[in-house]
Amino acid sequence: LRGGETRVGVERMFGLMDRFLKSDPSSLQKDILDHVEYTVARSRFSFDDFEAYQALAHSVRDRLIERWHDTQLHFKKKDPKRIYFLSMEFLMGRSLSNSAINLGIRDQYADALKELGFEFEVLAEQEGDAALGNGGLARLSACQMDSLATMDYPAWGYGLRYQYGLFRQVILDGYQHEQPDYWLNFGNPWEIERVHVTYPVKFYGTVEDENFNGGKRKVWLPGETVEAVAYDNPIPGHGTRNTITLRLWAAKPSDQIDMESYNTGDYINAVVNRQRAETISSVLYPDDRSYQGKELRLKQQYFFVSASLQDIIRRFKDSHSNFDDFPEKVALQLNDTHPSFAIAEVMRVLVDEEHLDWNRAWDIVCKIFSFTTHTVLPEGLEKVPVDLLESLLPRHLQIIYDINFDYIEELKKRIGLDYDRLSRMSIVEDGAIKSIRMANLAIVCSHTVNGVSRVHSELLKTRVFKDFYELWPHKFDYKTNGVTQRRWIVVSNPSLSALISKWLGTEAWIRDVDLLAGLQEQAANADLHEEWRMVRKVNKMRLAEYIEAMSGVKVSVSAMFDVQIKRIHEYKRQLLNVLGIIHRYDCIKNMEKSDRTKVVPRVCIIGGKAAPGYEIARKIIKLCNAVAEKINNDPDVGDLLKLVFIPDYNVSVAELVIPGADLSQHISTAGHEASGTGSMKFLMNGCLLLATEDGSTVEIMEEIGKDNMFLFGAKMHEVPALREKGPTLKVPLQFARVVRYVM
Ligand SMILES: Nc1ccc(-c2nnc([C@@H]3O[C@H](CO)[C@@H](O)[C@H](O)[C@H]3O)[nH]2)cc1
Repeated sequence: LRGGETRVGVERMFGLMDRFLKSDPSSLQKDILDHVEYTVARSRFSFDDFEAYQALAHSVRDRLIERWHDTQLHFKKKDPKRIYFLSMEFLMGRSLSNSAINLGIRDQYADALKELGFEFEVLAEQEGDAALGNGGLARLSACQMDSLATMDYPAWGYGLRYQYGLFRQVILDGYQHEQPDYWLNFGNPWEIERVHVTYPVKFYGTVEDENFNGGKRKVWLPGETVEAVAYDNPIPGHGTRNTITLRLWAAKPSDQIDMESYNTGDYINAVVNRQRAETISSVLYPDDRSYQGKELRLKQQYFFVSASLQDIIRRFKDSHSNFDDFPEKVALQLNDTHPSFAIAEVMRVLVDEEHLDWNRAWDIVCKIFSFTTHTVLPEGLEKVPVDLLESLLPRHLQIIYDINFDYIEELKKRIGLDYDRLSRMSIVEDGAIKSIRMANLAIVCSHTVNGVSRVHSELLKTRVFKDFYELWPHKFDYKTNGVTQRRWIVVSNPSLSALISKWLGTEAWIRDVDLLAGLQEQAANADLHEEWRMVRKVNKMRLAEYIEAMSGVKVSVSAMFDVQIKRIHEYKRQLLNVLGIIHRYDCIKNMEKSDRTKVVPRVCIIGGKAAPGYEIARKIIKLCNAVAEKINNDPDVGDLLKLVFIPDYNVSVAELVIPGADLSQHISTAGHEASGTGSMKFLMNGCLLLATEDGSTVEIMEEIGKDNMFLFGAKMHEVPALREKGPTLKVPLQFARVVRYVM
């Protein structure tokens, strides 16, 4: 059931408030100044930009809270089927502009601030990024929350409130250095701590048999309890009052005092043990490929799953006396395998705590779970060592074994005693390290499995999950990644946003991105071209200023800005881009001066973080910076070619770079990018794409036409043979010389 009535149901109640605030800037000013005085506790006659930002943020948050309560009240009454999006990572970025725009009151606040002597955009830059994620998977989660809210879904997001998000990247002498992300040091006005929404999460311990109803049942005697505390982030939709919740869990020591330590006078140990609890939600794992089979990572996964499910089941039980309607009221979306313990946890709660019989619990589980996979390579699939699980979650391991036993028995009936295939499809992997295949668990227990592009979906069916597809073809589908135009045009490129609304004659595209196609009717309009060029120039000037501020390199805005910003990976081929830049440099150096007038001046911009343990990726960053040093200081080349490595790439840096890009590179080795979302952000900002036919680029190519993008490189089916043949390309001497120099 959609929340469409949200708009109608409460408009009357709070329409008055909105109208009052919108119509009367002085009321906003008063609201802001009250927050300066009573929230920020500064003199309303003397406060700086950051204090003004804090006051503004709290004022906007008040508006959010009004709608948020309406929404929760509305859905409590309607009791619709709720979609719960479980993700270990949310890359939210800044909230101020996004919230004010989605609330429809950004301009009113800007006017109110102007009279107080402040610029909205200046205050917006006072906010630090919420970087609780690594890259595409995490930013997809954030975009999905914006879209779920805007499309009036009764949805919830559940995740972890890491004390430290993705590390800050500092470049020293061309090398990446990581610093902790102290994102909470100056407070976070966008979250509400729910001190009364807490749940105990248990670990370790043993499982005993207990007599029950004339039979036996398993009882888990946990060894350690940690408290999960909810921090709620209101997520406003655009053009609707629907405001949903991103609930992030923080780990706190449980109230159970470690009496043993106190009794032995070991007070320090008691305190230290309490701090051990907080470690669970302290830091985001900075790897966006390798699965960290570390105990702490597993504790993080189970911690957020257990707290989320206790919350979800509590909410369900508030209005339902039994679990008959559970599948009709609850949908759980697994964002990759990271939340897959939810499957065993639901079984444990239903069987061990709610005393449903196994088959009934199993039937419920298979109806409520859906699984999104973001992985293209079998070796990238998450496996959990059994010995680790046996220690940390002994009861869950038993449940997974039981699930696997029933599943394999059923499978034998379907495919016979094909032991190779049975072994491949088992949830339990026997071998040097006995492990649980989390993707197999997710597929067996989910009623839908989706890839994140059509190409990715084909890889899943023919390679990654071939055995499962042949068994359950009906489960497999794909939902090609999308990005929200609220963030990636309206927030990040306001001048383009205004131009689109003017030439489309409506702002409806902000809720319905397909309406952008209407611009095609004006494609030949010279006036539109002129305005478009002006918008691009303004954005390039803003980017050029940032580049100079961050790197000291002066770049000409009349040069072509050629951008590659994404996590550093061998498969994303930043190295190929750099080698191309070296070649371009070499050609310029060796050409006649008279020929140089034909060279299109180009500023190459590369940005992205390398996982701390990914040595090659770190070297690629060093290479970028070394080549930049060489090129940018060669007067012979001048403005014909520049290379800039932008440090500490994050959502806010992307919001600045993307609108100023003329060309962007998405050149992954075909068959390696499950989808890719950067291309879409650049494209909707009018940037040309240089791309290989990989991931979502294939669908983009079909949508905009091959002639409107620069395609190159081996196709997916050609890559294995090329790999087999090995490097036939003789690296020209000048490459070796320069590369050796710069490394
Ligand atoms: N810890 C961890 C963290 C992250 C991942 C991970 N796996 N895939 C992805 C990216 O998801 C994006 C959103 O679907 C895709 O566009 C992109 O092609 C893909 O590479 N992220 C894996 C492990």
